[in-house]
Amino acid sequence: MAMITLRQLLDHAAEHGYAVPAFNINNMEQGLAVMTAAQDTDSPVILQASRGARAYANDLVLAGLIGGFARAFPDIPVCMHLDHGNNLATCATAIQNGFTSVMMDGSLREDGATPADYAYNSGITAEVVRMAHACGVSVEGELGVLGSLETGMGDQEDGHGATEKLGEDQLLTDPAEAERFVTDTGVDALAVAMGTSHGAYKFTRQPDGDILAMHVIEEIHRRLPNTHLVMHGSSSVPEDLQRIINDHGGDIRPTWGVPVAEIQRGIRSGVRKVNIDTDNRLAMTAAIRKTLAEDPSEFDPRKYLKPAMAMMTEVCKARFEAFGTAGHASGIRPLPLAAMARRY
Ligand SMILES: O=C(CO)COP(=O)(O)O
Ligand SMILES: O=C[C@H](O)COP(=O)(O)O
Ligand SMILES: [Zn+2]
Ligand SMILES: [Zn+2]
Repeated sequence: MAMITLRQLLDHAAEHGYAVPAFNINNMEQGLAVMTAAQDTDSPVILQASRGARAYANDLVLAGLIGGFARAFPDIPVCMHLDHGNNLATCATAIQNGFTSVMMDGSLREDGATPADYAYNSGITAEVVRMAHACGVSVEGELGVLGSLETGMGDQEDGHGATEKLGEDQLLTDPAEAERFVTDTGVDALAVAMGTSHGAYKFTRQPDGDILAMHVIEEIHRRLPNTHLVMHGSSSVPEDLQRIINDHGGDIRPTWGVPVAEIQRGIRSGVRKVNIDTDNRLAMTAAIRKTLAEDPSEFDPRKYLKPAMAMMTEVCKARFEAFGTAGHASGIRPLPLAAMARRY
């Protein structure tokens, strides 16, 4: 068993100058694809489940899967993280089900759609930090609202995100406020907003500094050199995957994601956790479409899920290599939650 907390993992990443991709999973195949990539590259992993994933897979089944991964891959430290928790109960039940890390996303109100004010966000996040740290579990908070600097709109693609038009003051995390937020809440990692959004449709062109504001991260890192920063909406939306999907009956409109080089720039400025879901969704869909198109008589799910896992594993391996995660699993000795509870 090698479950690890987010805090211990990101402390290690900071010490050695790398970042850890946090991959969303909803089922066994996505989990196995990540674990295989981690094994092949000697990388520690962050598996994260959204509220939607927990409802889809069933909390108990998910907990069983994670336990299975940890036993089947005993050399890989696994951090099990709640993505975008919306209230205290969501975070508490994740902890009950064996998560070693939770995100309390107080940038939005409990409905996951209405932008919240500073007092609400810092209040609820501090409350979750007190509860989670007592259990040894780590906490990620978020300041600033994810959304597009091109349109001012939050992302609703996955049913979570601001629904009203946002101003630049909301779409870009204020570095001075970030400093205050970390002091007020005691979070272990801070997600910041700088123009990324969830899903495949992030940018209508190759992003430059006007629509992907990496300088905001650099300024926050200058003020908070010891805080682990998190980039959400960080899929790169690879053109080759878009093409495979579209060549086999799919319909992905022209779109751009976050270039890996921009993420690497972030990693030089304190980014330690990089959230990726869409790229893996695209990889699995591309492989499934291609397999079924090439042999329409096929109906054994294993025949298309195996190539789907393989294509997802390739994406994960590429990110482990690009973010410098590769080679670090064997250098980490995960601490038990009780030891972490004393350390926060
Ligand atoms: O931020 C994410 C999950 O919290 C996922 O982002 P993508 O949609 O860019 O993969
Ligand atoms: O929140 C972002 C992730 O892409 C998870 O999406 P989801 O809520 O559809 O599971
Ligand atoms: Zn989301
Ligand atoms: Zn996110």
